[in-house]
Order: sequence, then C-alpha cells, then structure tokens
Amino acid sequence: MADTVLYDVTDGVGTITLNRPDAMNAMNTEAKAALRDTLREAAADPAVRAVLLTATGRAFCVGQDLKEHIGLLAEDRATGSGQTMSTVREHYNPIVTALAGMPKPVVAGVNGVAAGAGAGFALAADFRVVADTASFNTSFAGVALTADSGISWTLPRLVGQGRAADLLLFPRSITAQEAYDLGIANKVVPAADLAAEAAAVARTLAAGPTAAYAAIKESLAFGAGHTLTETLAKEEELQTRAGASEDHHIAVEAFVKKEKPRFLGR
Ligand SMILES: CC(C)(COP(=O)(O)OP(=O)(O)OC[C@H]1O[C@@H](n2cnc3c(N)ncnc32)[C@H](O)[C@@H]1OP(=O)(O)O)[C@@H](O)C(=O)NCCC(=O)NCCSC(=O)/C=C1/CC=CC=CO1
Repeated sequence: MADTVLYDVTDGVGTITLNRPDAMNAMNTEAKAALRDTLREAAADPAVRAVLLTATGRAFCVGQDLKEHIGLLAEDRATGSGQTMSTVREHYNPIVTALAGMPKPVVAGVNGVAAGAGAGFALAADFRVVADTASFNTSFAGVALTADSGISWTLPRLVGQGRAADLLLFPRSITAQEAYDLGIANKVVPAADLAAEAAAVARTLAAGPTAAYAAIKESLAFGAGHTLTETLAKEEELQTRAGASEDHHIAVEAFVKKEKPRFLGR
C-alpha cells in the first residue's frame, strides 16, 4: 500500500504531501494519523525552517473520507459506542493545532479542491498559494455537520463573520479567484506552476529569521483573543526575545554594511 502522506526535508523546507490521489486525498484513519505525526515531527526538527503542505492528484483534500465514515457510523449504530466523532479529538484537533502552532511558517500549496476539513487545513496555514483551477468548499452543512478543523476560528478572521456564515450555511465551491478576492488565497498561480511557486515561497521563508517568524505567529494568535493592553505586553515579551536572537544581530549588522543577511534561524 502506498504511503498516505509523503515527507521530505530539503533546503530547510519540510514538504508534507497528502497522497491519496485516487480518493481526492480524503482523510481516512491512516492518513489522519500520518499527517498528525508528520506535522509533529516537522515541528520538532530544527533542520525544518518552513513547512509546505500540499497534495498529489487533482484535489488538495476533500476532508473526512466519507466512504470510510459511513462504515464507522454503521458500527456506531450497531454497537451504540458513539465513538465515530472521537476523530475530531484524536486527529483533526491535533492536526490543526500543529499547523497553527507550528513554530515556523506553514505554506499551503493548494493544488485542487479543498473541502471540509481539507479547507480547514489550508486555512490553518500561514500563507496559501493556490492553483487557478483550485477551489474551496466548507462542505460541512452539506453532510449535516458543523464546522471543525478550526474553520470557525480561521474563516471569520480571514473573511469576516458575515461572509463566514454565508460560506458555512450555503456550502458551495468558490473559485481560486473568489478565494483571493475574499482574502482566503494569498497568491493565485497557473496550475502548472503551483508546485514550483509554492516551493519557492516555502524556500524563501525557510531562509528567513525563523525565531522572529515564530514570534510573529505567536503574537498574531495572541492578539486575536486579547485586549490591546494585553497584546502590547505580549509584544514586548516577544520583541525582547526576538531582539536577543542571533538573527536580529545578523540583520542589523548586514543592514548597516548594506549587505544581504544570511539568517541562521535562531
Ligand atoms: C465538491 C467536491 C469536493 C468535488 O466535486 P467534484 O470535483 O465534482 O468531484 P466528485 O465527482 O464529487 O468526486 C470525485 C470522487 O471523489 C469522491 N469523494 C469526494 N469527496 C469525498 C470524501 N469526502 N470522501 C470520500 N470520497 C470522496 C467522490 O465520491 C467521487 O468518487 P467516485 O468517483 O467513486 O464516485 C465534492 O466531491 C464533494 O462535495 N465532496 C464531499 C466533501 C465533504 O463533504 N467532505 C467531508 C466534510 S466533513 C469533514 O471534513 C470532517 C469531518 C470531521 C469528523 C467526523 C466526521 C466527518 O467529517
């Protein structure tokens, strides 16, 4: 059986590739566990300074594998165990926590449709490079479910509460261009260039000041749920840490010498 998730580390980029192309990268139990564990590995590896999440085939990820899910639902009914939705706690929540909390930038290379939890994964990344043929679909209400994979946190922050409600109540596929106009896609590129363009963005970030990027991610997440006063205090704490980093000293020295800094990531 082919690996459901591929992983490669080159030039500081940990590339995680969802690899169930024949199933449109639907997440079965094996793929969810593999993605969760690979994200944790990438987070812990100092050689990885940026993560690229992408996929093989014509889809990015269509969320929960409904063909597996129907069997689990039947089992639940038969045994009364009610265990089917424990996958949210065991898989989806840890996956999204790992993406959003990754102490380095995460780029989603959205090569095709991103639906349900698959859209949630893309939205939990820091930067989305999207093929012009790709699309996004919240999908959840279509299968009589509510939002998961962080979508009720990420989507309103990207598009506003009203548009998020629209996209969740009336699930439909929105094009890459619509996603760009709404602020979901950061960059739309011709489908043939997606892999190269997404990898280039990830490589650029991997060559950057990793500790400062981690602090930027932390302060954005903090600011989203705190007052200005609290956020100013957090910024001071994080700026003090960034100011003590080797990369800060390297950058200031390079600026004064009119040179290009070569960041160490610490
Ligand atoms: C809008 C679509 C994503 C893409 O549409 P389209 O390009 O027209 O492709 P289709 O013809 O519909 O599909 C091609 C084949 O792929 C199969 N497929 C698509 N999605 C899934 C899926 N999620 N699971 C399994 N298989 C899937 C489809 O059946 C076709 O196969 P065949 O060729 O054999 O017929 C559209 O496909 C679509 O709307 N898909 C469903 C999206 C969806 O509802 N996803 C799940 C949302 S719920 C979720 O992600 C999270 C949870 C969390 C916890 C527990 C339980 C459930 O969900």
